[in-house]
Amino acid sequence: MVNKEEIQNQIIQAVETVRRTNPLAGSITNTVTMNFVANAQLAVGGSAAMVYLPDEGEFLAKAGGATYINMGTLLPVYEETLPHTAKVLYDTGKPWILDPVAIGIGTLRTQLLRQFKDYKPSVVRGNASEIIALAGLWGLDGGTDVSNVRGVDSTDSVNAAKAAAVALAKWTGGAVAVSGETDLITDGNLIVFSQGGSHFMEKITGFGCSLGGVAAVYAAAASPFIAALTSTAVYNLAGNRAENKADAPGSFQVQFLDELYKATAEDIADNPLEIEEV
Ligand SMILES: Nc1ncnc2c1ncn2[C@@H]1O[C@H](COP(=O)(O)OP(=O)(O)O)[C@@H](O)[C@H]1O
Ligand SMILES: Cc1ncsc1CCOP(=O)(O)O
Ligand SMILES: [Mg+2]
Repeated sequence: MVNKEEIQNQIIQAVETVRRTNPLAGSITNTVTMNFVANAQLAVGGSAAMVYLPDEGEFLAKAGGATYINMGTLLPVYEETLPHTAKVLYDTGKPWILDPVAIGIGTLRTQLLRQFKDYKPSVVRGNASEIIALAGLWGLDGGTDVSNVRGVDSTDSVNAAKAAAVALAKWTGGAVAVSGETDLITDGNLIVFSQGGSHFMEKITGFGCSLGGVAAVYAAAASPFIAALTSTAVYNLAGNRAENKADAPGSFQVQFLDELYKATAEDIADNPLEIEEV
């Protein structure tokens, strides 16, 4: 039997531990949304640092409680930085979050994402099309050979990514978070649907990226599954609340950061979630 109350207690613990300990979650992330990622990490109580170079990725992997790797805007140096950092994370058993943004564009992205299969990210976070494409690239159930990602956007429903998400979680032994109007989080045994958020989140770039960065902050204080659940829940809660205070995307983003900062552990744990067994 799944104990929802136990999951909610663990979410409360994750939120409180992060606010008390201010864990460092370093990032190698894209240049489009880097600032938003850092601000969201700070708003929930984490500490942010962004780097590009191989030795600096290794430094943060070792110094931080968890690391965030986002494939959004690749630079030539990432051919060395990303596998090097992911290997250090795997070898040291440190949690890390992978956002396979724009999977399908270019050969370097494909090559790097293929390499990550063996370094088993603790949380894979992406929109539905990215999750389906990554499962395909790794030869897992529920995946497709060709990416349906349109640039960085999904063309698939969250439900269509269910089998891929479960297969990825079983492969990594961690968790997978699929974002969309309703989000899906799985550890390969349980599937949780998390409600909330706002349609404005599709109108500002970086909500997916910053969600991954916040998941890294929580992964420094909780299991991959609880980190994925907690980050998703606080995004859905803050998105709901911000929508009540804003009438357009620009002001929504400002309100959202404030609501991320203000959300209590109990309110985050009480955000609607439905649990099913795989
Ligand atoms: N239509 C929507 N309604 C409510 N929340 C949404 C909607 N679209 C996206 N979100 C939220 O926005 C965040 C980013 O999700 P998404 O847009 O799917 O990621 P990405 O930017 O990587 O494509 C998640 O917290 C998700 O719940
Ligand atoms: C627009 C864009 N292009 C490359 S990375 C990026 C940001 C994508 O951010 P998100 O997936 O969070 O909307
Ligand atoms: Mg994205």
